[in-house]
Amino acid sequence: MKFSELGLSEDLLTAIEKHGYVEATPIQEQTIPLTLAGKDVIGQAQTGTGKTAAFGLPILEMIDTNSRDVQALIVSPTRELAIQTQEELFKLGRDKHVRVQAVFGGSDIRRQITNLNHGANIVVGTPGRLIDHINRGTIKLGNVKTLVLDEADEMLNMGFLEDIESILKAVPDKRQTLLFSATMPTAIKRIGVQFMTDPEHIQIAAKELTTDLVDQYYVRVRDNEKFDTLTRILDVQQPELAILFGRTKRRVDELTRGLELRGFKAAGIHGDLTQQKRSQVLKQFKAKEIEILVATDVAARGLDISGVTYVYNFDIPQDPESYVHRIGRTGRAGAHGNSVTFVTNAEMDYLKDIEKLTKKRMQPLKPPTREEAVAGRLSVASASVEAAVSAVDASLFAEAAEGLVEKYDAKTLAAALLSAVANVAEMDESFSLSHERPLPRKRSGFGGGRRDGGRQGGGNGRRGGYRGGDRRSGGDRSERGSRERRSYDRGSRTGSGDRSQRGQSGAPRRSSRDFVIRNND
Ligand SMILES: Nc1ncnc2c1ncn2[C@@H]1O[C@H](COP(=O)(O)OP(=O)(O)OP(=O)(O)O)[C@@H](O)[C@H]1O
Repeated sequence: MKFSELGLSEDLLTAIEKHGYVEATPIQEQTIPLTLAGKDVIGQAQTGTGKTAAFGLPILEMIDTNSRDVQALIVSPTRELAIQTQEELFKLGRDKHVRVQAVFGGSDIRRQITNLNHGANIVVGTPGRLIDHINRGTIKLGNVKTLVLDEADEMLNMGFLEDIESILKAVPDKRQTLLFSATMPTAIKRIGVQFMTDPEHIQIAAKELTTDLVDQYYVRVRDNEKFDTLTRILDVQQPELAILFGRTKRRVDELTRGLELRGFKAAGIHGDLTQQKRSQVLKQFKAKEIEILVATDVAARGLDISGVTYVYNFDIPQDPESYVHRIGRTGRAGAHGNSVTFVTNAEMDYLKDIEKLTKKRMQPLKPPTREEAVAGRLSVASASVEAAVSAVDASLFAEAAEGLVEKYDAKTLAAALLSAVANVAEMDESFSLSHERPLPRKRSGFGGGRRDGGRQGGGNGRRGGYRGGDRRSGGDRSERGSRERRSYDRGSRTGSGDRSQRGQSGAPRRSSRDFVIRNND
């Protein structure tokens, strides 16, 4: 459906056109008219299908830019997502001159106060910093007409619920409330509707919870072999841009170090880093200056980074919902992606839980041999040598090159060059990870054999207890996952690589009809 059929004004349609959006996605098609009609809406659709614009566009449409009041408040679980949402809404609202302000922890609150004093029509914030502003009286929410909980099931989780209730006290009871997420466990939805008035629940029909644009693999390995298996898989699959999830901040730091030791361009992001460092790492990753972003669940939800082709769950998440969001960092806006989840025997039941939720079987992936990894590394080395040949200014090296050619034959020279570029020796750099406490065993214990996808626990499968997130006083809880997260695997097939351009096995990937983007050069 065209955006022009959704009741949006010319200003917005112009901005949408500039943004390169041609067709509305199903979630946008079905929720925008309801939101414009003032309805409370629960919007649920697969990751990467445009939920931000689904709630953002009608909000922008309803903003009265003659007023300096905050008329809409969007609550995000992480700083990066708050920033990303603010940027998207700023761009979409540019032609209407809507003022959108992000408030989040780890950044200068005085600058945020100054911007708020200039008048913000929409505020996007993380709970901690929003509460800070509310307590200081530096944000006035008395005229908020629309409240959005983005990644709503996360925002209503035990870790955030208390903050959300504080924020709700600062906004009018008479308001429109929107909840959006790719996952919406029943118990969480039950909490959400308490804050809503006759909400419409729009769930975009999909046979699986995860996007079908991601080929999902798992690799079974012993805990002490995980890192070696990971680096061999990376050498074989040669991801252009990959996100690697670890269970704790320490694990993220160690994985980053180990990957660098073995010649990969990696950088880590988690809640103990300064906001400046987090922004810098994300910027490097988006600019492809690093190829592997190593992250805790702080990067699991919402982040929209184009070109991510692989997501690796080095440690499988304790909650199946987190798995849906993590792998949803790839396979976005109609692009294809791959995910690989590491599983040890003791944690196979967690994999079953995930498959039960997603209604999709992961494909087994065989851990590559060292020879396969070397071959993968050499193919990358050959490609970079060929790229260098076509880019080199030979005159600069003529004399030295002649000297070498006189001494050695071409084959020896090429072999030496490949050896230097591939640096095969660093593949075996010894490195060991600290032991992390394993996930608690499930009731059924490891059953081995066929996976029947038995999901543990009640309807929504949520385990009790706070699921993590380091709460800082006055700051924002910008990270879940400071608690244990776990992982496991096995295999019969090696996933194909990016750089090697080997085709994905099976039928060519259908490009999603949901996304028709015209290149606005
Ligand atoms: N109608 C559209 N046409 C083309 N691209 C779109 C459209 N709507 C959104 N996109 C693009 O699709 C990508 C995913 O959008 P967005 O991040 O809002 O997805 P999401 O559903 O919120 O994902 P997640 O569940 O991971 O938060 C973004 O790059 C966005 O610019």
